[in-house]
Amino acid sequence: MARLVAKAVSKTYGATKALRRGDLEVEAGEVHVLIGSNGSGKSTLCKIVAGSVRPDSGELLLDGKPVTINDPQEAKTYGIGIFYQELSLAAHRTVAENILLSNLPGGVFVDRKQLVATASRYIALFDGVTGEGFSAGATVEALRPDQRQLVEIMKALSTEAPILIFDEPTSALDRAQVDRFFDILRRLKAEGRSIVFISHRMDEIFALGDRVTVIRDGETVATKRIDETDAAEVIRLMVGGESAGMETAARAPAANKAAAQTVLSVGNLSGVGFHNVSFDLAAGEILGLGGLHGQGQSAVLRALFGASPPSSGSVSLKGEPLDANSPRATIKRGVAYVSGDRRRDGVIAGRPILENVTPIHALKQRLALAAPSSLRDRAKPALEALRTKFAGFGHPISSLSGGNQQKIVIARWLIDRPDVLLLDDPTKGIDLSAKTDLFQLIRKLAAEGMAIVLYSSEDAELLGNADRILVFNGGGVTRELTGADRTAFNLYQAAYEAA
Ligand SMILES: Nc1ncnc2c1ncn2[C@@H]1O[C@H](COP(=O)(O)OP(=O)(O)OP(=O)(O)O)[C@@H](O)[C@H]1O
Repeated sequence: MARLVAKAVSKTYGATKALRRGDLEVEAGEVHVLIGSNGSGKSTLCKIVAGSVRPDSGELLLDGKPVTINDPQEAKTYGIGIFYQELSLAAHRTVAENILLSNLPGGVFVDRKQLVATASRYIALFDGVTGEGFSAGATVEALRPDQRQLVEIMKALSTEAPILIFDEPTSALDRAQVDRFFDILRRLKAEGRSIVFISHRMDEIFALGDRVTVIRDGETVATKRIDETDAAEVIRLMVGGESAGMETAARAPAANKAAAQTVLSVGNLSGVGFHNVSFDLAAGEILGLGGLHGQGQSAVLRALFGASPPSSGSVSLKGEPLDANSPRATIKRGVAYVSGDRRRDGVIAGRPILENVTPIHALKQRLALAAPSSLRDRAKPALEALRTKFAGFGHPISSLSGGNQQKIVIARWLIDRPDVLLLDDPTKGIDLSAKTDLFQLIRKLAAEGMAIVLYSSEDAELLGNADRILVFNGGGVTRELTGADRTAFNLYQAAYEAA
């Protein structure tokens, strides 16, 4: 009998069906891999099992008995521990406190000696690979990203749960750290524990897994024994039948690309979260950045925009070095940046639409004071090109739908036309019709000669709009897909390859 069974679990958030039908069966003493493209529902399935998300429907069984798991604490009492993709550490606390924090009885006196002694058992598992400055007493905020990820792993291990779920636990780790972690997981498996594992590397999946469950579009499509399948079959299951449609939708490469002028030239660029990224971008070209979420794509775009300067490498814009040290400087040179994270990078909440659409124009034109009527006239064509729906320039931007807010954010960059448009997952959380309007405009801007870099976590958007796609994994580029190679199969295959 399977130790853990999830049967037809589903979860909807507003208009998004995060999980339509998640099925999963995990045995004692196995490593069970979950795989699926961006947004397919892997994390939601894990969160349902770990009690941090309540399913809308479906059933969970532990050793054959139906259970309801209301919260993470209850999951723990059922013997389920989880490592979350988004780290959940307390930055000001020590490594030891973070490892054991969630296991401590709330609010009672903590025996510090005992705490350190217990935490040290988990730290010792990674002896020799934790790196400089790592100790039970170090505060988490002083640690590097890989070291923080190790703390999160130790925290999950310290639950001693019979069922352990790891949602992308190795993204920041180096080879030696991954090897050690895998040795630990193999030992746990030999003890009869059940491990559920989401990874972004096909070689890791085949090195460690016993079985693999493939999720596509919120639905479990197959479970296979690792020794009875191969990477190509797993990728075909991820892609499903719709790949042909995506391929025919692929955009014809930009006309006269060979003759077009190189606008942006990036050489061996490295920084926090990405390394050795190189490409040339011509006028009129749409360059796609692809791969699984968070593999360095956004970090590269933010570096090019000057929001987090790179540590090494070169960037030149129209043949002149672009010293990308501040967004103000790059904006003046003709670079624009639009993020899908509107709350962080986009809207000025609570302020009127006019103020939201004109700040870049004001910066570029050095306008301290300008008549609102002239600003409105400047903004109108860009807003119209995007079919933006709004009642008046004086209304607060927060009165608009997400799609129309994003159109305002994009329009602000188009009043004074940039040479390079950096799009950082620009359609996150916006409706289909706004997406359609946006991509129509992007194609038109490219046809008029703008050079565009597009990161999208929706693979179909890349396959349908990019002339070329650089596929990222672990901060590096695994492959460049051009022409007829821009298929869903190749994109997924490259997304799971080591850079
Ligand atoms: N709390 C939430 N609110 C709204 N939408 C959500 C929420 N959590 C997930 N989603 C959406 O549900 C879908 C499935 O998300 P989920 O994180 O489970 O996918 P995933 O396969 O784990 O992909 P990834 O690892 O790339 O996040 C996505 O479209 C995601 O944007």
